Amino acid sequence: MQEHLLILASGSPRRKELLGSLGLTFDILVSDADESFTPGQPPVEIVQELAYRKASAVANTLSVGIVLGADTIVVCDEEILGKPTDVEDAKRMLKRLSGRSHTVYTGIALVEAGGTGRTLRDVRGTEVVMKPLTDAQIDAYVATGEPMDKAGAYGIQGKASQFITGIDGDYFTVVGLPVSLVADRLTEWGFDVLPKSDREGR
Ligand SMILES: Cc1cn([C@H]2C[C@H](O)[C@@H](COP(=O)(O)OP(=O)(O)OP(=O)(O)O)O2)c(=O)[nH]c1=O
Repeated sequence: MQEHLLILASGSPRRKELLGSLGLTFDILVSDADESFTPGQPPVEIVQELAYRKASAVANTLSVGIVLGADTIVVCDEEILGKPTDVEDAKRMLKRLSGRSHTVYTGIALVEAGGTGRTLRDVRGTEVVMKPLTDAQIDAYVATGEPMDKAGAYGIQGKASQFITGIDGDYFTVVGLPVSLVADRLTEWGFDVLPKSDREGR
């Protein structure tokens, strides 16, 4: 039986699925944390800070449990692209990403509930190359609605997969949760991320 209660502080269906791949039992509580950040703050700090805010906002409502938060942003030529505000913003972001490489950063945070003060933050970055897109391709892609809840206005795992010509780093970081990093950190915090039968080679 899993010793610790794990809570995913995220409304993202991708994060739910990716965390689920570790075989752990967890609950989901969506945080209402403020996602604003200071202009000029380094991207690696922003994603860790936002992940921490999401996790701690949920942890503050609980007396026990370990809360995992995550945040993803796209950085292209030092411009930070979060989720598009509307269709025009999505088109602008895709024009920006067209025909070049950018970096996707996902920060993670673990916060123990109950006021123990135990916290952890970490981050991973992955470089992605997108082929040159025509205005017609951008319009058609945005019309699918897929970009609207995704940082940088695209989903590598979805219809935007046909636009991706290169990736350097962890694919899961792009989708929103660096699974191997989360697995390492949860192991350090006492979780069994592999079922016992797997570990014993049965
Ligand atoms: C670049 C990229 C991002 N994304 C997603 C991952 C994140 O869910 C989202 C970035 O927004 P986030 O603010 O990181 O997360 P969220 O609002 O979806 O969920 P929550 O804050 O409740 O945890 O973009 C993809 O699904 N595919 C991609 O290729």
